[in-house]
Amino acid sequence: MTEHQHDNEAARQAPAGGDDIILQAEGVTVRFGTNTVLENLSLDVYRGEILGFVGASGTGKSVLLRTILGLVPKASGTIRMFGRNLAELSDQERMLIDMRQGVLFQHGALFSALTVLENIQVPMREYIDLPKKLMDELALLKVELVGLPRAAANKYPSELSGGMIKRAALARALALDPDIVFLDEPTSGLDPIGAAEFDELVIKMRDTMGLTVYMVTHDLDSLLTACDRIAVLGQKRVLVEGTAQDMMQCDEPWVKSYFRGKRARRIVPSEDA
Ligand SMILES: Nc1ncnc2c1ncn2[C@@H]1O[C@H](COP(=O)(O)OP(=O)(O)OP(=O)(O)O)[C@@H](O)[C@H]1O
Repeated sequence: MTEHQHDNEAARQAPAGGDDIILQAEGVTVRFGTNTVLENLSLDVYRGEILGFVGASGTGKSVLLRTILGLVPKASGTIRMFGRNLAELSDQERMLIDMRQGVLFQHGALFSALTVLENIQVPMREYIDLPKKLMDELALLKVELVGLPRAAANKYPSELSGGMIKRAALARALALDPDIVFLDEPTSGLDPIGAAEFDELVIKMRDTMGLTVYMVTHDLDSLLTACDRIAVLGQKRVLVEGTAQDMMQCDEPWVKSYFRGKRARRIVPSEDA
């Protein structure tokens, strides 16, 4: 075993932060100048769950995601991934952690000049050195995994439908067989059928691969049908967290109007209606 493989193996076996917590944010504060966007925020994400992350526009969902990914600095607090404090990692250790997480950014964010296959290979090229033929085979497996036809592999993003772009972006997020994927508004722009199909795909990944999913979404259907737990961001922190049923019973004003307002009632008819 090479030193690199040994380190990789050590990172894979790193103990979770207790009780199978795969990601833990503790007392996180993020500021831009004098604007405090997140203050003393704490959140646990458990292995193998689909966590839906929701909140009013501008509350800081993207900022938290970017902070977790190390793209935005925090003023204070701790973020642990797989039990490791991200602030204490060497560059090499950080790279090994990064390899275990996949990201689907809002709007798919595929490279328009690359084919689907080449897009899926971007993380492979960044982190591992494989012969082209093997990379092609691995990327094709991912194409099939997300339910795209093999013929889509050589197409460019502009030749794909919105739903196919989301699937291709998910295939790229899964390129390195991550333990956790971060999905930023994955069903936005899809029609309800396309969105439901995407949710089913995510559920299948959780069930068959034990994938942990952190999904930022405004999609009530996704929150109520696909998510095991929901966390609501408000007042610069996680205001409420729990199951869909907990959300339906919660009397916090924003949560109440979101989950039991007019729009919600079209999806979940109230029992006494
Ligand atoms: N790079 C930045 N510099 C300064 N302020 C920023 C930066 N990024 C985000 N913000 C501010 O942080 C706040 C939260 O933004 P964020 O994009 O995280 O909200 P959001 O909850 O994801 O909203 P939406 O649901 O509309 O996507 C906003 O007030 C935004 O202006």
